[in-house]
Amino acid sequence: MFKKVLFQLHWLFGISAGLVLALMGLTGAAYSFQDELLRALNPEVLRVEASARGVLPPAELVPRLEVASGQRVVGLWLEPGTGRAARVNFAPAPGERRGPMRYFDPYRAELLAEPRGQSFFDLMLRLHRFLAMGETGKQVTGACTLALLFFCLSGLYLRWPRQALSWRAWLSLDWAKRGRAFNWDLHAVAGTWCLAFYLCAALTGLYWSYDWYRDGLTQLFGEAPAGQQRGKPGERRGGRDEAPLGPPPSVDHERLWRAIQDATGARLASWNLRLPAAAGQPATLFYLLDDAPHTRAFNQLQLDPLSGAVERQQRYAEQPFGAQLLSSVYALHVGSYFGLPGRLLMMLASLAMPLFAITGWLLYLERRRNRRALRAVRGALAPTTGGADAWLIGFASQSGFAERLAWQTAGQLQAAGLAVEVQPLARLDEQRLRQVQQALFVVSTFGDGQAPDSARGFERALLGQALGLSSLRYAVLALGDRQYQQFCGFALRLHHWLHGQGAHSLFAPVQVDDGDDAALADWRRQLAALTGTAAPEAAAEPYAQWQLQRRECVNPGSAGAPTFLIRLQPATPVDWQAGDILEVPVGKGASRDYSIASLPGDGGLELIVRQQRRADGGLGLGSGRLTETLQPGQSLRARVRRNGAFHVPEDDRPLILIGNGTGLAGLRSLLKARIGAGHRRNWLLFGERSAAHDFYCRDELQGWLAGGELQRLDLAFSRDQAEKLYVQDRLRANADELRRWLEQGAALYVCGSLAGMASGVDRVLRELLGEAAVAELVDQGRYRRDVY
Ligand SMILES: Cc1cc2nc3c(=O)[nH]c(=O)nc-3n(C[C@H](O)[C@H](O)[C@H](O)COP(=O)(O)O)c2cc1C
Repeated sequence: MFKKVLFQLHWLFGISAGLVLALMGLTGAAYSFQDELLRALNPEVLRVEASARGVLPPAELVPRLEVASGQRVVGLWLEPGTGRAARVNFAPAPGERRGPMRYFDPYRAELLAEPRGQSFFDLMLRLHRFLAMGETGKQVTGACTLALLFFCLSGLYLRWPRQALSWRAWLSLDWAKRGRAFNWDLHAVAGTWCLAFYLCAALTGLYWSYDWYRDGLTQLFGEAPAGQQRGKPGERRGGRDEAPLGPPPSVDHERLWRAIQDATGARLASWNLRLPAAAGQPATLFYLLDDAPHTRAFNQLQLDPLSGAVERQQRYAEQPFGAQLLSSVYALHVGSYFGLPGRLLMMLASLAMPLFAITGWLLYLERRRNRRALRAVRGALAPTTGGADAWLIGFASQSGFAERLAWQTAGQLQAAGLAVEVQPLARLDEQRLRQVQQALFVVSTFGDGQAPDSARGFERALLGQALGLSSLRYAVLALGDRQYQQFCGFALRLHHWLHGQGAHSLFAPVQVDDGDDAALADWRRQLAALTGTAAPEAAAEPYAQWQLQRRECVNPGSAGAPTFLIRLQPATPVDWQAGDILEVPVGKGASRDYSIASLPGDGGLELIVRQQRRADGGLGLGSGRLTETLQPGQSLRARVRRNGAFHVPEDDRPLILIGNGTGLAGLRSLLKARIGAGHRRNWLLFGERSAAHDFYCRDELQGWLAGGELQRLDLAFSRDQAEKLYVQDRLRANADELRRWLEQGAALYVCGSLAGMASGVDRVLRELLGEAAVAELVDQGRYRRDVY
């Protein structure tokens, strides 16, 4: 519950404050190298020529600058020996908080022109601090800074990985990921990279946003030894010491300067003299010696402006650590506390701020789409009252997809006249599970193979327990993404646990990779078979024109019907994967499916088609066109259909391919894909009538065998010997080899006729390996069939 609330707040604040923070990040980054950039843009203005006499003392600078400007000088900032222009601050006009700042040549006391780009950086700073909107803007940026603190901490908690000790789980970003998974990675992993910088920027930024915060820090760490500037060097600290309280004070610059030199020694690297705003106030000098630990480690000196008597001196190095930190708030905020690398990293982290706003928004929009679709699905459903014989549909969803599919599933069952009850797993307990007779579980996987947040309690409470659920029949729709190591991890754990409790699995878990339509269609088909209804059709690719390029008979002289290797060319490029299907419409909503026998890179889509004859002797509708009536150069309508369940495995596990007749088509494309990927552990068992006439693609297959791309080729030509011999017989004869390959993790792919071949192969597999082992192969996705 806590996590849920935290998550809601994270995105709620995120989609609002995130945008302001993106702006603050960009403007902060733009401002952070202002000095260097201005100097690069204005070398003629901001570089001054040193004179042998050194920089002029304040006693000369102040009157000459006042004459040149007609304004009263209240502050000087010099970096002697650097060749850089110095800065002078003039008294603010009545009612203003700050007076103007000008650059000047400290060797000649000449005011310099305003550098190019200065107004841009001023704008960046105003946007960064208060959105250039005065007090209201300051309240907004302050609140957003608090929000940043919240994002850091809540984000850390929300993304806490299961392997909390693995730096990879925390920090490694998988550039190969796509879509939502990549957005999430960018948001969470890159967010972790930036976390320390954002925490630092937020904790220091609040110092300027809220008095209570500043006062709290001051109490905690003792008074800051040197006043903090709000950003720009040389500016006065707002609020406290702005408008003069009386007549302009008199200053004896010569005495003051001598006293300063006495007190600081000759190693002054940079100094900022602030003259009293009113009579009776001290002059203050912030200064760095040439061994300063960072550019803001100021020492402070307060002196009587007339006599030069030192009233107070604070050396940075002598302060306790807390007070040093407090006086380094600005340096910490911009990263310069850690030198140039710190500044650069802080700038990069600030630049990255919009990334989190954008990826956060994308993730939010996807959730919203899911929620909307969910509402639409739920709205279309009759009330789900449940009841003793109702189907329980339990779901676990992180971002709403599984939940939506659960309700869609409920709709499909309801349409078939079944009673349903939809519940999140979080609401299911031991007692409820024992009561249920039939259940469907629609669950996704999150994190690194974890249950979605809402179902973690369910997993903790139940998955370790022995319940005895032998009266439960169930099926699992597993949603996941193969980009993650533990594909459908939670769904499979749930399935194995249910199986272990004696529950009866209605069919193997349907695993959906990134919303794969083919797998979802498979789920609907399985449900349709379960309920005895037709599966609702999923939206499919539109049909396109395919031109017949070549047709070649692969079984001349055969006793069987002529069979052809057919090459089609699409009018516009079409992509497919090995194992996919070409669907050819044959009129009145009917179509014929053909396993694709080639890869897109082969220069055309190939099929192996046997010419069919109807009982009346006429040509089969689909095969007749493909094998006879369609002439080379002519086109027909067709479309590729994904057949995700028959794609090659992602890894290089060994593959056992079993098929007969035109079933070689699907196996051939799989083999080509494997060979193309450099995987050579392939074993083909192929059956037909006679070697002399029906050995399709003979040269190609024998070439692969000779080249080692096919490690075994077992052929079963049924009519070449007295006794009929089929692929399943070859399989039985090679039982030991089969077991060896399976022990090495091999997957079985069967393509061809269901009646003659696939059922025989299935029988032999059960006979050789046992029911349980075959069921496990199915569960693990290692026994796949494309049969007709
Ligand atoms: C951060 C994150 C982690 C994920 N981790 C896994 C995982 O370990 N294994 C997996 O199969 N899928 C993983 N997925 C993919 C989701 O399971 C998949 O997108 C699913 O469709 C989400 O369904 P839901 O919206 O119901 O949560 C992850 C997705 C995200 C965004």
